[in-house]
Amino acid sequence: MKEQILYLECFSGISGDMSVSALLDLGADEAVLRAGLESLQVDGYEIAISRAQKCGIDGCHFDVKLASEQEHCHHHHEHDHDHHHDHDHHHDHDHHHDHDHHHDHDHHHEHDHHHEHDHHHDHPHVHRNIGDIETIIDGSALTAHAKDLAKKIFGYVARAEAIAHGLPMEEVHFHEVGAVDSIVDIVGVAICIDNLGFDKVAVSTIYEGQGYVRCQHGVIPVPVPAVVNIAKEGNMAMRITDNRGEMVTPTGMAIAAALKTEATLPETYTIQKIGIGTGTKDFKQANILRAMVIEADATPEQVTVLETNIDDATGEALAFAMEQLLSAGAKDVFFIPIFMKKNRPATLLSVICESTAVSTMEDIIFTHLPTIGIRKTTANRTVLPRKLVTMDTSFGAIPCKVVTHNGTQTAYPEYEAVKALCSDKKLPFDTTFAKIKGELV
Ligand SMILES: O=C([S-])c1cc(C(=O)S)c[n+]([C@@H]2O[C@H](COP(=O)(O)O)[C@@H](O)[C@H]2O)c1
Ligand code: NI
Repeated sequence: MKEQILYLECFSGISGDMSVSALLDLGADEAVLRAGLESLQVDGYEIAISRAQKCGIDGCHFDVKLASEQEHCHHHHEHDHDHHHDHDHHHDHDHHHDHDHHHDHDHHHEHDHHHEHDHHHDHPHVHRNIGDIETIIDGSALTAHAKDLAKKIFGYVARAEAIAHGLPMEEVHFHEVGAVDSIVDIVGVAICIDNLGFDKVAVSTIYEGQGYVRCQHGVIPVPVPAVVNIAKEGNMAMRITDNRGEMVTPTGMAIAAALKTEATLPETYTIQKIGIGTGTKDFKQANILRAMVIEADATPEQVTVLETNIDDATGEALAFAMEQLLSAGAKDVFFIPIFMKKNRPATLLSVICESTAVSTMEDIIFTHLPTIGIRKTTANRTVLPRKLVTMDTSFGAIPCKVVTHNGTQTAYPEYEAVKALCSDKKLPFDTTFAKIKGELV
């Protein structure tokens, strides 16, 4: 099977809930998601999975409904102190944890809440640091891959918050990001990604709005500090639009940075599946995250070509050098007879290799041949997707190379397999090769 690449198209930003929604729409197993989340043994929330529309576009919507939001009026505090350190609130509740305390937050970053400066502490709110969160994840029934991924995403958030607030990472006590909805979103993404099983992940340029957003510390610029810190660490391409407000949340940017494995999209690809996750905001563009499963078509890639003209090597030395170059990983090695300066018959040696193999190849050439200089060029090449499969033929099982171009597959028997067959059974090579190839069509 061809490599499955997840492509996250973030043209309306990215957030935690949009990400889970898009992956569910792509076919992630809801039962696996629910079971994985339950195994975290974090309570106080319910999941609602529904369909929603943004600018008329239908998508999945994954929502974490907090019990606290249902039970209490949702006051919003704007703290006038650094509450990473300074928890001088009134505590009129049972502590769940040694640094638990009461207060409530605006987890959903709307800007039209009441802002109160005297703390009412409507409900308990657990402040967790990165260690607490890792303990929760490690104690769950998630697969090792899903656990690692969830911790990787949280790591991005923790480092970004630590830089933003000038604190050591362990001292970052997650408020908004440590709240239950963020744990559910981040772990939810990890479970869905693990469930869908991609080979690679490509992320588009991430579109962001501008202006300001209110968090519990005060009013901060968009992109918010945690978002730009993650974008810097993850080398994420961003583009600022004229939309007012936050299109990219720290959770969303951390998901994109942690998942991304590819710097670029394949130049040409076919789309296997599309998943649309809706956000909760309204911009002039549909507030959706589109996730696609794509397969690469022909892959343009770069190789290095090493060349040298040799007029004083023996045939044996040239042959030996070719063997050494091929066994060290050259993609191809070939000789062209040439006439050099002073009318000397000579040999042009060409070696095609990965850029990472250049010094090994040069070393082989300089060691085994009398040449004193090598030309190097970088060449673009287009390679059709191919895979090696063993196919049943009337001559038995034969390893074959299957190449795809414009959706059409062509199979070629492997030379070494046909050579061994013909030597063993005393068969004519040319007709046997053609017969096997004919059977593969
Ligand atoms: O609470 C804190 S410390 C906080 C810091 C920052 C920084 O960028 S620093 C941003 N925010 C805002 O919180 C909400 C929630 O984000 P999620 O990623 O959890 O969805 C969002 O508006 C952030 O900009 C909070
Ligand atoms: Ni607080």
